[in-house]
Amino acid sequence: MRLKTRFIILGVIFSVFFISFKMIEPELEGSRGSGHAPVDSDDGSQHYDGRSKDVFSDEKLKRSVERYVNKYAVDWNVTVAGSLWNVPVQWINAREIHPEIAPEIGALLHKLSMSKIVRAGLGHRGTQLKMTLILDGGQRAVFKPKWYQIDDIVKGKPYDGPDRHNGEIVGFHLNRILGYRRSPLVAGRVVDMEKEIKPVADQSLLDTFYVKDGNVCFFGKCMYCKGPETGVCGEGSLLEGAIVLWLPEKWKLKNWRHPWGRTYRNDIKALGPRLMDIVDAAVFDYLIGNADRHHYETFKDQPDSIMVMLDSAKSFGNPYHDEESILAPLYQCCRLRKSTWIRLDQLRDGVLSRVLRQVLLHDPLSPLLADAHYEAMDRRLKHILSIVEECTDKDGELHVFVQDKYSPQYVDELDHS
Ligand SMILES: Nc1ncnc2c1ncn2[C@@H]1O[C@H](COP(=O)(O)OP(=O)(O)OP(=O)(O)O)[C@@H](O)[C@H]1O
Ligand SMILES: [Mn+2]
Repeated sequence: MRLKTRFIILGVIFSVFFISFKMIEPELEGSRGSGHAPVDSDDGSQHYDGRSKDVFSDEKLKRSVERYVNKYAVDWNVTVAGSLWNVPVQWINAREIHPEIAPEIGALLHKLSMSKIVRAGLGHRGTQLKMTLILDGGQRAVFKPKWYQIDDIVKGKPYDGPDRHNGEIVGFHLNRILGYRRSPLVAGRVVDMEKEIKPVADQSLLDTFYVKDGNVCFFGKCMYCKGPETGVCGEGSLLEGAIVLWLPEKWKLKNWRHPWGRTYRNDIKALGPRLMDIVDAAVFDYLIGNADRHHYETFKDQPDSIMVMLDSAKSFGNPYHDEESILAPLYQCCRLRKSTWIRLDQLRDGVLSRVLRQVLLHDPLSPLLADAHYEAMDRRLKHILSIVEECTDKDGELHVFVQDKYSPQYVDELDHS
């Protein structure tokens, strides 16, 4: 009898093991099989497990890059009917300078880079050498000349050295990609100083032209413009630079001298959108390495005006230095527009550099940035995200993310995830 009991117990134990094994077997197979097969989840995205992590990130990266490039790469060869120079006048409002996407952006960039120059004069205000150009049809523009090669490294303080013309161009496109639309249109352009400038130059500008080592040079008039020792030279007669569309004349600017920190920190409501605009700008400036926003401008008599993001030229000086102080408005306030956060989050893990590379390909002066600068931007973005995450850990998402009526509107669902 005792032997029989033992057999029964052994049988029960065996059955329990056998049944259990049968129950988990399909699951083991399932997980083995899903190693390469995507599984659709609720949100429509596909997930891959453990081993195939690379497949997951590659696919996701590719899709994000494609979506952004499709949206923000401009077609420089599009033909648009009507008078193009009038278009930006129709576009502008207190909260944006141009729309998110429009065929006229490509057409206008093309026109900026090609239009006949009918008059050239000294630069308007500021410390940096530039020219004021009037283009065929009466459109005003600013020309900021090239001083550096794209892989030159500017040592010293982040605002040292003359302008980086490429920074002005990249800044315009990055501003769009971040969803801000707060910078005037900028294109790269090569000007022939003998043929395009001298014949139409004001005498005051003409007086500052000289020749050095067989190259045509000028020193203009500005705070740091002293004479030939501070001039800029072309290669022969050809000078590259950034050409910036002048804002519509009716939209006057108001200059603010006080830094944000001392004046505005404790009074968010009374300021309307200003504080969040300043945080947006800090994010933008940190990415491009622009530590030179010592003053800023808004539209005069527009209470809800954007902070106009003019002058991104003191950027991309040193790709191996990340200037933490630029981010002070972000890490001291721990507040950021939700819309900006969503953008930044979608551009993480290398999406930003890949999108920018492709968007910038269309510019006549491409390539506009050395590889180290693209790497710097991805690294800086990661740092921004980590600061925001520290903030949400500390204060909670409800406090950190701001959804105000001044946040930009988008034409598609790219930003509603
Ligand atoms: N595209 C534009 N449309 C309208 N106004 C402009 C434009 N670009 C520049 N300005 C005006 O000219 C001023 C000087 O321009 P900018 O800041 O580019 O020059 P800068 O020499 O780099 O000046 P700073 O040394 O102060 O940085 C601006 O503050 C603005 O008032
Ligand atoms: Mn400047």
